[in-house]
Amino acid sequence: MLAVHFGAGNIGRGFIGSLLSKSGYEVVFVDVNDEIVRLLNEKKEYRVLIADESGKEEVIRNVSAVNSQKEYDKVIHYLIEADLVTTAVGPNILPVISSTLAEGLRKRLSVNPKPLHIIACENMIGGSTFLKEKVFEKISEEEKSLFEKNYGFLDCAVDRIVPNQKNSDPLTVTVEPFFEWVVEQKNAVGDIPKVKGMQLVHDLMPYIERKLLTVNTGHAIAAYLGYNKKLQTIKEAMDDEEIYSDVQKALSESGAVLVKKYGWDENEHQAYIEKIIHRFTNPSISDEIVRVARSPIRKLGANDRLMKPAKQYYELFKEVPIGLTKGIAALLLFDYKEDPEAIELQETIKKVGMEGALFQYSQLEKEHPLVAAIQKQVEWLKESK
Ligand SMILES: NC(=O)c1ccc[n+]([C@@H]2O[C@H](COP(=O)([O-])OP(=O)(O)OC[C@H]3O[C@@H](n4cnc5c(N)ncnc54)[C@H](O)[C@@H]3O)[C@@H](O)[C@H]2O)c1
Ligand SMILES: O=P(O)(O)OC[C@@H](O)[C@@H](O)[C@H](O)[C@H](O)CO
Repeated sequence: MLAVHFGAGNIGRGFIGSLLSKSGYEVVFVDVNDEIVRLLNEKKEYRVLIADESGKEEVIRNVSAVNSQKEYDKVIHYLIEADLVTTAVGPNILPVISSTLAEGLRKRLSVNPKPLHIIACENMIGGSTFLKEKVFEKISEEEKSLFEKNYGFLDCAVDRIVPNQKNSDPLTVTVEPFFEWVVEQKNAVGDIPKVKGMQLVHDLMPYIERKLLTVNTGHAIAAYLGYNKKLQTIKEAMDDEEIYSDVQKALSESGAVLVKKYGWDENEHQAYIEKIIHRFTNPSISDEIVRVARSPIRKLGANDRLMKPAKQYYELFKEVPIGLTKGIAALLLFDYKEDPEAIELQETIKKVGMEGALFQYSQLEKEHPLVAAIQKQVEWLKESK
C-alpha cells in the first residue's frame, strides 16, 4: 500500500505520516524543502518523540520523499500508483498543489482504474472540498464526471499539537501524546483504505466545529493575548492568570454555541474544554506564540476559529461575547514583522481602519455590534500595555 503525503512538516511527519507508516503504508512525502527531502531519502526513517513524562520514542520507517518543484514527473508517477493521498501543507498552499494533483489524477485515469481518496488534513472547515474545487478548476467538463466517479475528496478534522521543532536531528519531531483524526465518509468512492487511529464518521460538521472552535479558538486567544503581553510560549501565556481566565471565558462562549447547535452534552463538553486547557499547559512542550498566531488574516476569516463562534454567539444569544471579542481585538494588534499576513493586516488597518479590515477579512458590516465591542477591547488592550 502506497500513501502519498503532501507536506513533510510538523503535522506531516509528526502525525499523518507516522500513522500511515505504522498502519503498514509505504509513505512518500512530497515537499519543497530540499534539506528535508534529502534527509528522508538518505535515512528512510525518522523519530517521533512523545512529549510527556514517558519520554517515549517511535521510529517511523518505510518513508521517502520527492521535491515537487524539481521532480515533477516522480510526483505524477506516485499519484498514479497511490492507494491514498493526504496533505498537511496549510490552507493557503492547497491551491498551489492543486495543479500537480489535477495532472496526476488526470494521467491516472487512463492507467489505473482503482478509485482513490484524497484527504486534506488542514485546520479549516471543508479542506478537502476546497482542494477538490481548486482541482476541478483545472479540468474539463468530461474529466469532471470521471473524477467524480473515481476520486473521493474526504473532509476531516485533525488534532495534535506539534510545535516548531528544535531537535538537533532536523527529521525528528516532538509531538504531544494526544491525537484525533476524524474523517467524513460521505464522499467515499468505494472502500476507504484503513489507517490505525483514523475515525470515520457520517457527518463531520459537529467534529470539525468542535475541534476548530475549541482547540484552535482557545489556542489563538492565548497566542494573541500572549503576544500582546510580550510572552514567548503558549505555556507562558496560560501561566498568566488574566489570559487563562480569558481563554476559559472564550471557550465557554464558543462552547455555548456548540452545545446549542449540535446538542453536545454540556458536562462532556466542559470536560473536553478542560482537557484542551490541560494540553495547552503541557510542560514538556514549548510551543511558540508566533507559530500559533501565524496567518492572522486567515484566522480572521468569517468561517474560522474566532469570528465564526463570535458571530454565532451573537446570533443565538443576542449578546456580545466578551472573551471572543477580546481575542479578536488582540489579533488586530498582532504586528509580528516575520509574518507576512501580520504585516499586510497592519497595512490594511492603517489604510482603512479596523472597521474596514473587519469588513474586508471577516465580512462584518460596520453596524454589527461586534465591531464596536472589538474596537473598545482594542482600546483597553492598548491602554493596558
Ligand atoms: N502543527 C500543528 O499543531 C497542527 C495540528 C493540526 C493541524 N495542523 C494543520 O496542518 C497543516 C500543516 O501545518 P504544520 O504545522 O505541519 O506546518 P509546517 O509548516 O510544519 O508544514 C508544512 C509543510 O508543507 C511544505 N510545503 C509548503 N509548500 C509546499 C508545496 N507547494 N508542496 C508541498 N509541500 C509544501 C513545507 O515545506 C512544510 O514542510 C496546516 O493546515 C495546519 O493548520 C497543524
Ligand atoms: O495551524 P494553524 O495556524 O491553523 O493554527 C495554529 C495552532 O492552533 C494549530 O496548529 C494547533 O496546534 C493544532 O490545530 C492542534 O490540533
